[in-house]
Amino acid sequence: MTRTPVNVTVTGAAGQIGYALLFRIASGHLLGADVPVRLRLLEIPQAVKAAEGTAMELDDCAFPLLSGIDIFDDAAKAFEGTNVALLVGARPRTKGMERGDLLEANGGIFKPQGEAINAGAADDVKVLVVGNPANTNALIAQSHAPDVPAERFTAMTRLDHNRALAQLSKKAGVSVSDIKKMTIWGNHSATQYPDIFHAEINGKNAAETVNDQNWLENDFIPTVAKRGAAIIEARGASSAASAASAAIDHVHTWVNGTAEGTWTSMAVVSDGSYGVPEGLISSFPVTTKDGKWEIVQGLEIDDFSRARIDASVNELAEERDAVRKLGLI
Ligand SMILES: NC(=O)C1=CN([C@@H]2O[C@H](COP(=O)(O)OP(=O)(O)OC[C@H]3O[C@@H](n4cnc5c(N)ncnc54)[C@H](O)[C@@H]3O)[C@@H](O)[C@H]2O)C=CC1
Ligand SMILES: O=C([O-])CC(=O)C(=O)O
Repeated sequence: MTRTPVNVTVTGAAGQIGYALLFRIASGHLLGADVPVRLRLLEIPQAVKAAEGTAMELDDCAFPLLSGIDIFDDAAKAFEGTNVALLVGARPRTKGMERGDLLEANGGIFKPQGEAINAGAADDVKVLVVGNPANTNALIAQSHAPDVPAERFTAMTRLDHNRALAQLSKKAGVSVSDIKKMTIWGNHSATQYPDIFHAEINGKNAAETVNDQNWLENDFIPTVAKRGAAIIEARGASSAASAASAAIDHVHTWVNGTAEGTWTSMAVVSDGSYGVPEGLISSFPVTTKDGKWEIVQGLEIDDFSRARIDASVNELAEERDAVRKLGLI
């Protein structure tokens, strides 16, 4: 193997998403079957031992593409030279915690991580924030990395995108690969808007093909938007393998490009497209090529979609105002 390994930093490596994610990164699913990787795991001191256990298991898989694993409890070291940073570790909401407390606790994680990325990451670094509230955590990290282009900070709505594909494929009785141009707009939260008005099923408009407004409003949209809570209710723990799989998809698509004639959903920094205030990290339809993303332009947005996009974007603006008030951005 002659290629230089790509440095991939994963935070929250000992958590449940970390456990589902690391083995797929090491086996070549993140970047490609010919790209060697070097893992840099970041955990809090109390969880370093568990991360060491996972690293032992990674060794035991004898993955040909895995050229090394380093474990850190210091963000500055974990992000040194990193090319791909997966920010998974976050402070979960616990009983009695207000939204402001949650944002503040996460600010304490994502501010220093943004600073560490700014100080030490490789010039081509790409960042995916998975830890919730993902869009606003990404905004916090990005605002503390002034030397890194803002477009390198993204947040994950690919799980929502994949959930929408799965629900639509069941309704229409088609395979997920028959569906193109699905879009998630806004925040990774219950206000998100999964939009099938521009989606296509075997080349035909998806909303017209399904032709069921009651299903769209009262089944599809709430099922996708509240799927995270439904998984917690059923499993007793939040989505882990599906979240890890979506993180793999997000980075793989960003690096390797979207297929001709379709797009994906990523939460990226807004340039004002579709009336989303500049600077918010909001989910859009995007195409990717040569490691860069672009927001799909020119889609017609009717009143039904406009109201739903605005509601989710307003929530993002409120989160931004709250973290600004706390001095986190
Ligand atoms: N964007 C999305 O679609 C999804 C996001 N999530 C979010 O992903 C996050 C992780 O989920 P799980 O792995 O299930 O949680 P988990 O609680 O199993 O693991 C989180 C890990 O992060 C670590 N951690 C905490 N603070 C850290 C820090 N400052 N630096 C490094 N590591 C730190 C913890 O020690 C723990 O091992 C949660 O915030 C969850 O809500 C989960 C599913 C989907
Ligand atoms: O709600 C959670 O903590 C997990 C999550 O983001 C999801 O499954 O979409």
